[in-house]
Amino acid sequence: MTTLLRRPQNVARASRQLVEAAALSRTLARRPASIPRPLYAYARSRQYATQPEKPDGEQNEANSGKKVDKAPGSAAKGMEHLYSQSSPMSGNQPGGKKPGDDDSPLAGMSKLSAQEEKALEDVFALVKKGMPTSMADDIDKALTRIKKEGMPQELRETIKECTDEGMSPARAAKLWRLTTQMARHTVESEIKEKQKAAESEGPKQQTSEAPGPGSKEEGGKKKGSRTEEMFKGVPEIKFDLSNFLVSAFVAYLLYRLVVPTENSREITWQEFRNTFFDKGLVEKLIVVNGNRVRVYLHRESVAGMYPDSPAAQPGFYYYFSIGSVEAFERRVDEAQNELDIPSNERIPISYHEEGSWFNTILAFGPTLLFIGAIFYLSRRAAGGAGGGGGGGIFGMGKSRAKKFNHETDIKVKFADVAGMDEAKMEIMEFVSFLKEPGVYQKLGAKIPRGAILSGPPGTGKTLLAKATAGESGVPFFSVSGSEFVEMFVGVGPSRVRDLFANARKNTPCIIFIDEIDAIGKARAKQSFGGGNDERESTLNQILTEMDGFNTAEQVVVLAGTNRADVLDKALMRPGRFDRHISIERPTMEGRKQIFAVHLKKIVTHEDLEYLQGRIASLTPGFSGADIANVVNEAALVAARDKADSVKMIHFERAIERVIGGLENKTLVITPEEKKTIAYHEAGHAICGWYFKYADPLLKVSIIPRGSGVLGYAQYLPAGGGDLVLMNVKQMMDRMAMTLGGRVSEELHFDTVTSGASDDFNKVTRTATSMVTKWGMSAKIGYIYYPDSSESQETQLHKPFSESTAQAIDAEVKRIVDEAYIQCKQLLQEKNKEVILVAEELLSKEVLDRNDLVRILGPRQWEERGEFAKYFGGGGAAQPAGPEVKPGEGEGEAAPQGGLPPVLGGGEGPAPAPTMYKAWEEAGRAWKRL
Ligand SMILES: Nc1ncnc2c1ncn2[C@@H]1O[C@H](COP(=O)(O)OP(=O)(O)OP(=O)(O)O)[C@@H](O)[C@H]1O
Repeated sequence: MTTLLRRPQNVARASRQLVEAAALSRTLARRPASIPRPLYAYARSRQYATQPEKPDGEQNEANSGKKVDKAPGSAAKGMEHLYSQSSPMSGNQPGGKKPGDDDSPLAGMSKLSAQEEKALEDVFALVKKGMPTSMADDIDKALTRIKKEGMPQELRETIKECTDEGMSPARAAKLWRLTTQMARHTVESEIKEKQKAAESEGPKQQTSEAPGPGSKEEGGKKKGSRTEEMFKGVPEIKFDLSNFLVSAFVAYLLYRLVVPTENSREITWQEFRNTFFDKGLVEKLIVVNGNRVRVYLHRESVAGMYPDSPAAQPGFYYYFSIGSVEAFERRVDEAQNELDIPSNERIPISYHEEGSWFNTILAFGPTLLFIGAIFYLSRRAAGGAGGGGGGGIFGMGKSRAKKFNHETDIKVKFADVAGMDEAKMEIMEFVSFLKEPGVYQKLGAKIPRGAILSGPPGTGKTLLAKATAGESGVPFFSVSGSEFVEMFVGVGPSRVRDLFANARKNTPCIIFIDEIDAIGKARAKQSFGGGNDERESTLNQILTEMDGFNTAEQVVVLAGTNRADVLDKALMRPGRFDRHISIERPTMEGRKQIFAVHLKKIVTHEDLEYLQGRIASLTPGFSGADIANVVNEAALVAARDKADSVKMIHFERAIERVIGGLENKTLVITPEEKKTIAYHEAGHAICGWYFKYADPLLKVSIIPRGSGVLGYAQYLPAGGGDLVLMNVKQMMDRMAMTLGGRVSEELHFDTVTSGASDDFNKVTRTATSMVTKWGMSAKIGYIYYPDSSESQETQLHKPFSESTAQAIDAEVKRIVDEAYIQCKQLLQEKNKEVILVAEELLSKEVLDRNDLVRILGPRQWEERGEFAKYFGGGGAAQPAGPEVKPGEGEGEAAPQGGLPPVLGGGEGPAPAPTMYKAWEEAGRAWKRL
């Protein structure tokens, strides 16, 4: 014992075993008495021995302490009880005497001497230190029992060996094994006693509690009716095997995820040795792949000793890694020699070669994946072909058109499409054809196959197409031209085929192809490198499909585009898209109507008639989409102001925001820059105020907005309405007004800035158009020279000679110079007014028309049309009329040589309508610095 005490490691280990044994005793005590666990434990322990049981006599001999352990078939010293059914502490003693019968020691046991008792007490006292009292009690009980029943011969011998020869690891292990066993047996016998007592009391209770047959039946009936009641109203559950299997699999996966079961755990050699091997718990060892050893334990023995251990679960095993099989075998041999295990009872070791499942799956994975992919693709391809759509691999060839059901999805009616009355009239015909085909067919009329709706973005082409579907009450297939184009060859035509096949199945119906220019562009005469082949074959397919329609088939194809000019001629020929409906930006009246449609959706208490007129005149050039955006933006502005309805001011702010962008509050502008901006904008404002044909000014601001807009002046088109034609005087006044910013800078500062480049761009484009397109230069004459954007030929070759180019340049410069002189004269003359407006702008940042009337007095020229109606005339009484004589009006520079004397204003040949469009491009109502 003293040796043991001097070895702290051993003591710690021994005490742990004792603690575990003591803890076990408590756990066992809590178990139901009906499970005689130790009995099982011994039964399993028997399997450890590879030898048949010995007769009692021999057993006794072994237990008597004689040195017979080396004989084959006999148990190793100290391990006898593990290899035989009899345990030193079990009640199954050869003597047949039960423990506790009297004070005399049991067979194989002998009373302790005083010295031995002292030694044992020392060990037990040492173990009890630091233990909870309850556990310490169990240890005490074991000691008392040992004192009472005696000590097994084996234990005595071991203690003697320890005192005589000193402590060795094998002896220490044997010693604590024996002591823990004793502790365990003490508890076991207690359990047995309690079990017996419970059994003798049990039957009595059962008889008193058992109900009679009658009562049982009644109970059964009651139970039955209650169950029926419980299940009343519960829907009948149908058993579906496939569902059940899938659910079971998913449930199992979830279960494994939440409660991961562990069926193995790694341990070290030391743990293996101390915890299992030395205690005789090892059943067999399996060396797997020469590098890992699986340790299989006697499950019941483990359950008895470590009930909470996972090793007590069926199928559980420990494992440890080994460097080499030879070294492992040597260590096991040494360990077994130390424990004196005879060679024929040694732990069986077997050898297995195993391939891991994971490796197997990994090896076959790619092949399986490949086979699976081929199988899947062939199924898909077969499915596509079977479906008649020819979807092909991944359903690529399937059309992406969205089908809208006229009953549920399309709520748009012609009433929701404001303005564009002519377009609506045109398209009505399609509606009546779809609704009443008989009317046309009986007269032998062929209905147009389709119509192309062309116009700038947001003008309501899609809306009109939807309204057509909504009115005619037929399904509507909507697809974008770009959705036909894929990187794979053949997908486009295949999608076209699929779309038309679907449409034919759903006749009568409408197909709407938005942005048809994505596929319908004119086919190149000579294709460089064949890059457009796919697009062209898609177009060809559309042409074929549209041709292929039976005249009686009620499929109408509508297409939308912003670029009708680039479409292939074959698309536009009769029999295909035979109607061409052009939808332009709405006019003043159209804008009013569109505002009326969208104003219905928001809350406003303004006079609607006045509101619509005013905001419509504030938004020249706006498309339907812009108008919808303004109305929505106004509601957002009002919400931000926490207003209870949307007011005029909110609409004005919304319009400013849509046109100019967000106010840029973070942009840092120096006072000098601000002054320059103010004088620049004041220059524009003064020109707009004093030139007769310039656009009347509405607002001027020097608050930076959006990206790069430092200030702006807002005008409305002169005449108040929608400009259709412009004459030379209007153009000259506009150009002079556009140059007003730079001229004002020149007049009031030492130097000029880069801010006027956008003004120069507009002026130059207008002047160039006057010379090359509108026949407004006497030198160049009435000739039209297309620019490079108009035709491909002019991209490579100029349509005029070098000398004509020089003449054009000179004429453009002359016209711009004239506008400059006109502007400079006015601003020099109105220098005082420029300063007044600029200073007011610097202090207020924004000036509106009323401010200008206050500073400059009423405008000399009468405002006409919508402007006068909604913004107040503010002008001197001046007879209104389209006819304007050259040289009229203050501030107007007399046309100098080269300009035709009279153009526009009702006299002379009217410039082509393209003029207005070009002007819209060149001179928007918004001037940017
Ligand atoms: N005439 C109109 N009446 C009422 N709302 C309109 C009108 N025109 C356009 N809008 C509004 O503008 C929105 C956009 O219109 P739509 O999508 O029809 O334009 P689009 O001409 O097809 O444009 P894109 O050429 O860019 O495809 C519509 O949803 C609608 O709110």
